[in-house]
Amino acid sequence: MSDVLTGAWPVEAIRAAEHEVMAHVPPGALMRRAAAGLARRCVEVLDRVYGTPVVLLVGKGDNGGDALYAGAALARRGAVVRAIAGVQDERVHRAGLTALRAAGGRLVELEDVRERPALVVDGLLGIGGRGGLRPDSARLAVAAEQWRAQGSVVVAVDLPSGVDADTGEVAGAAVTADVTVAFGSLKAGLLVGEGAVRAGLVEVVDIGLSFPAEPLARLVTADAVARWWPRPGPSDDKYTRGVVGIAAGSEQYPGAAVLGTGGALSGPSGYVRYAGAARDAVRTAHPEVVSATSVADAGRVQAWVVGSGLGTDDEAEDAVRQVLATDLPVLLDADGLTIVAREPALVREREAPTVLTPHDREYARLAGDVGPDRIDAARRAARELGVTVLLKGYRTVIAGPDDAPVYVVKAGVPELATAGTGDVLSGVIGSLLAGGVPPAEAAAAGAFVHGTAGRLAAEAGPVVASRVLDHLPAAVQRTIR
Ligand SMILES: NC(=O)C1=CN([C@@H]2O[C@H](COP(=O)(O)OP(=O)(O)OC[C@H]3O[C@@H](n4cnc5c(N)ncnc54)[C@H](O)[C@@H]3O)[C@@H](O)[C@H]2O)[C@@H](O)CC1
Ligand SMILES: Nc1ncnc2c1ncn2[C@@H]1O[C@H](COP(=O)(O)OP(=O)(O)O)[C@@H](O)[C@H]1O
Ligand SMILES: [K+]
Repeated sequence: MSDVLTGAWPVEAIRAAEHEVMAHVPPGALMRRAAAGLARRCVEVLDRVYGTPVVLLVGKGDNGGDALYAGAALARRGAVVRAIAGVQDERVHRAGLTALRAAGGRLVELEDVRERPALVVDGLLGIGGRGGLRPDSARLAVAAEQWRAQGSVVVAVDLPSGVDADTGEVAGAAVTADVTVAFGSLKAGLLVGEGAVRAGLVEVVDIGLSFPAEPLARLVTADAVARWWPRPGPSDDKYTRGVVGIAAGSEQYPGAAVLGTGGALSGPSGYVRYAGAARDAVRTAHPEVVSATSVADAGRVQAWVVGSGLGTDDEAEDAVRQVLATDLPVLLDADGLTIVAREPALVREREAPTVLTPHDREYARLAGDVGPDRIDAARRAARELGVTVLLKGYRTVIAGPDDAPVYVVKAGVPELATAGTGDVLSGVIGSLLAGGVPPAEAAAAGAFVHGTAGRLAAEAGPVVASRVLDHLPAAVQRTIR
């Protein structure tokens, strides 16, 4: 069984798991577990409960039922709880409404709420939602947005209403939450795309579900990275730890070479070689890197990183072709992706692991628009090209060419959106590949430490790529210790 705290299962699997448990517990028991976890979290976000105004936004399904039961628990502790129905006929969860009323709460109209609530509980839609919110619910999502802008805390029940649970797509109006309390397991829609932005802090309440099959996505943790990260043993030397070759940068863009080799120096390999026209800049910045002017002259390596700052002229294309013609793991980035987009057979015919690290615009050149379903986008390109795809962004998604769950990395911060940080990432992943780590795990581990370095850099001040590089050793240390 996979871990419900880090695995995200599709709605279909969650429904099946719920049915399995419901067959063995008294009616309503699962909802009571869910609502108890939700109420606990609501109490945590409030300074005090007694006398505090709370608004529940309640749809007609079980998601609304959870909100009503949690609201009843808050009302029993003295909160002033008002529920507003997001459906015209006020057909909300009967037993939940009875519980709320018994505790002193009331069902009211939006217009009746005079005092801004300290807490808004979003129980409009959960995993039963399809498409964007309908008008009656959408108007409550807008109200929640306005209260939030004035300082109310919004807690989403299971997932922010209007977010697609499996993809993270938001097709119309949706709630933005500060905290999402997910029941039973994560959902992919809480981890990627617009859903990740809407969800805020995500917490899983274990309601005893278990899953026979693999999840759709796995959240990458420091513990997983620590397990994957190679450590030197007594019989190792610099070669056995893996030699990584960096074919990046040019006279015009020496920075890509400096940042790429720098990233590689924080990886687990024992030796970093550089091949290209920026060797003087690399030598000055990193005396431990051994350099040559071309791929052909570089000497033996166990993995190559190729592409950033290379340009797309004949010389650059030669370097990419030579590297791809080897039977070694290769990471392709930036200009390398442009070259491969012109001739996909260059990667499709490879047998050794190939990792592509596109941002959205590079992805579009390779496989068309990313679209709202980023997991599907990464999977699609990985399958079509027979490679591992690392799709960059607020959340990094890594898909292999097989059916294995995708990895999602959320270690990063938006401050990483600055020129050259991708070059650092390519170097550290290349080093992991040279150290013998399989491609998806190398990409996931690299993205995790890179994201952590970005966060540390952001805590220290404005982020530029060389400062991400400066924080990379500390990021690795705190991840793998
Ligand atoms: N089934 C279970 O055992 C458990 C379910 N739980 C809760 O139940 C939720 C799922 O409940 P439901 O299956 O009742 O579904 P929801 O409560 O998510 O949705 C209910 C109804 O909303 C309507 N709807 C769909 N799309 C809409 C849209 N775009 N705009 C407006 N209305 C729309 C539909 O008529 C749908 O039947 C979970 O997310 C979770 O919160 C928890 O209580 C844990 C246990
Ligand atoms: N909004 C964001 N939030 C978090 N990380 C981001 C965001 N935007 C970009 N990043 C990260 O910053 C890095 C940028 O890489 P890339 O676009 O290749 O830059 P460059 O080509 O200039 O080196 C990637 O690791 C990406 O995941
Ligand atoms: K919800």
